[in-house]
Amino acid sequence: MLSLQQVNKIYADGKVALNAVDLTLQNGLYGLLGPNGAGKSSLMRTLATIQLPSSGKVIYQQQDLADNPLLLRKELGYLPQHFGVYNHISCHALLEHLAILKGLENKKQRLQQIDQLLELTNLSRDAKRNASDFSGGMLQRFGLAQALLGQPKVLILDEPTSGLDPAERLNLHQIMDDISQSRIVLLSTHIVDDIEHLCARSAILLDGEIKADGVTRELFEPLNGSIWQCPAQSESTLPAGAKVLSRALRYGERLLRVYCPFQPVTDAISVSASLQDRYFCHLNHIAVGETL
Ligand SMILES: Nc1ncnc2c1ncn2[C@@H]1O[C@H](COP(=O)(O)OP(=O)(O)OP(=O)(O)O)[C@@H](O)[C@H]1O
Repeated sequence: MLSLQQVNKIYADGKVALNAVDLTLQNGLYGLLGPNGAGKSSLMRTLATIQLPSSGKVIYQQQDLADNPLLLRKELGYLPQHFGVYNHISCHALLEHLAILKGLENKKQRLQQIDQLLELTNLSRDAKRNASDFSGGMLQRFGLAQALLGQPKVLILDEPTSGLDPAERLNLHQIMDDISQSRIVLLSTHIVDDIEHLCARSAILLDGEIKADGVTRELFEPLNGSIWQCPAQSESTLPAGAKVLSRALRYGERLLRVYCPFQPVTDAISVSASLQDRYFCHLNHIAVGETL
């Protein structure tokens, strides 16, 4: 079990990036959802012991990592949001170099593990190509492969799907699902779809604070019966109790997604609540269950 307890992170310029964060992670895929600047990378770097919290504790296997960061580091795989690869070195050679840095000393086992990871990430056929020539999707799969060297028990993946096309995103989803069975995997994203596809449990982070945390389905189920789809023209006639969560286009038609405990206008259609609705409630400062 890996947990953050009342963690604050205040940078040297006074920016409060994390505010009294409590979060507990167990085996399986856990999603961390938040907009740009919410504090996702700050939380992940703190969990990965790359930076110290300003106050509060990071606990792994009942031990405070401030006293013993190696306890986690030797069992950790980390995919940072931005990572670079050397020029003029093949994908295979680079993985081997990183494996040696990670302490995989036995050559036979090292090569065996690299072959398995190349297979898992669909990179076997490209192993001899320079990683610096890879497409964005291939680079992210390479990033996953390097994070998995040494068979870590904890994986921290900072926005692994950002910038990927839909096919590559689904490809990566499949791989992340495969690798999450017997380890803790924390995945950060601002893409609600990633969480809905992959994560049985998740948290919403906004302005450095955890706004919601738990079983993903249970985060949005309380909204069922209060989410409506309305034509955009009805916006000016919405009653005071209704709050617009989002304005979107669907096949060229302008639509509103509205939070309201009762039917707000006669042509409003009741729709099933989703994680995105819960996320938008927080972005619009609507307290879930609030009587408007
Ligand atoms: N080293 C730093 N010094 C000062 N401020 C920082 C530093 N790192 C991050 N911040 C600030 O802390 C806040 C949270 O940043 P962070 O990168 O953790 O958010 P994020 O959710 O990962 O954002 P994004 O999705 O855009 O990557 C931002 O306002 C950011 O500008």
